[in-house]
Amino acid sequence: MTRDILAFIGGGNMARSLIGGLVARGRPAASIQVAEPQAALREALAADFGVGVHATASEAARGATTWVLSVKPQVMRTVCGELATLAAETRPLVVSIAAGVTAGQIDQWLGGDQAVVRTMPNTPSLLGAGATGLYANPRVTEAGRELAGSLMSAVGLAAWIPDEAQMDAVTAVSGSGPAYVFLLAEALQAAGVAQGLAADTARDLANQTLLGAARMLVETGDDAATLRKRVTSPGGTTQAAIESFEANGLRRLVDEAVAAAARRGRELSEGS
Ligand SMILES: NC(=O)C1=CN([C@@H]2O[C@H](COP(=O)(O)OP(=O)(O)OC[C@H]3O[C@@H](n4cnc5c(N)ncnc54)[C@H](OP(=O)(O)O)[C@@H]3O)[C@@H](O)[C@H]2O)C=CC1
Ligand SMILES: O=C(O)[C@@H]1CCC=N1
Repeated sequence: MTRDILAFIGGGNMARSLIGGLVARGRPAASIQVAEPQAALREALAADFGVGVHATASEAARGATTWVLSVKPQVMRTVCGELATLAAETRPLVVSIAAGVTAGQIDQWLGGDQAVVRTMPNTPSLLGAGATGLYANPRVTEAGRELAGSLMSAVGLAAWIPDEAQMDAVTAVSGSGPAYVFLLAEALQAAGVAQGLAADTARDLANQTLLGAARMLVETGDDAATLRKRVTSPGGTTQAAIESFEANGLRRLVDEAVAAAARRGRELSEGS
């Protein structure tokens, strides 16, 4: 087995974000192999990042010490079945990024006694601004934890989650979370246009506002409520908007949306 070869099984949206983030931060492209059945996606990964690409999982996994299982939850069982013989022979560190699928299910589908790290990254990993939760099963050694942790911390924040049951909450907050922010961006842009701004002006102002606010959240050390209050002049424009958000149940909407995502994560595990 060649040391330090990383195999991505599935070369879709999330794998692309991780691969792009890793290569941009100095991981040699030659140390990454990807299995992706769609020729167009496969060729784009090779062209954009210089990684090795294969049509089948076993071709990419052969010779790799770490496997990143990055297929949809619904096909994970089949893909693990294809890899079980190789897993028994080579005992790789198995890193799953799938929503809902448990470390125990992956271990079982790969034939048992496998070191499995269940993770939940997000697409800002592409820019080194990802947020990943990680849970390790008892077969993962300290070296395995370090390896998985360093893989994810190379592309952003990595947080170990002690109780696997909390991984559905991680998925619902940070795995899916970028989509909530993009939805807010869409709504803010549309609202700016409705108030008479040109579309590109509304887009630029909304996007830069989200960037600036996000940077304040992580760089000032002040909490979100404090930062919000500093924008909200008594009797001013922000107060009018915040009161409208509160009266229309924004907090309840967010709570229900995150609960729906967590519930879907649990269903994905039960349906596998
Ligand atoms: N997108 C996101 O923001 C995040 C996704 N995830 C998780 O990442 C995983 C992938 O999601 P995402 O990237 O969005 O999905 P995609 O559908 O974009 O990517 C999955 C890819 O795997 C391919 N594939 C299917 N079967 C195999 C196989 N046997 N061997 C190799 N590749 C195969 C699919 O091809 P085909 O389409 O032809 O089936 C597809 O191109 C999911 O489990 C998801 O829960 C986790 C965090 C965030
Ligand atoms: O939507 C999904 O199921 C995946 C998991 C988290 C983000 N995307």
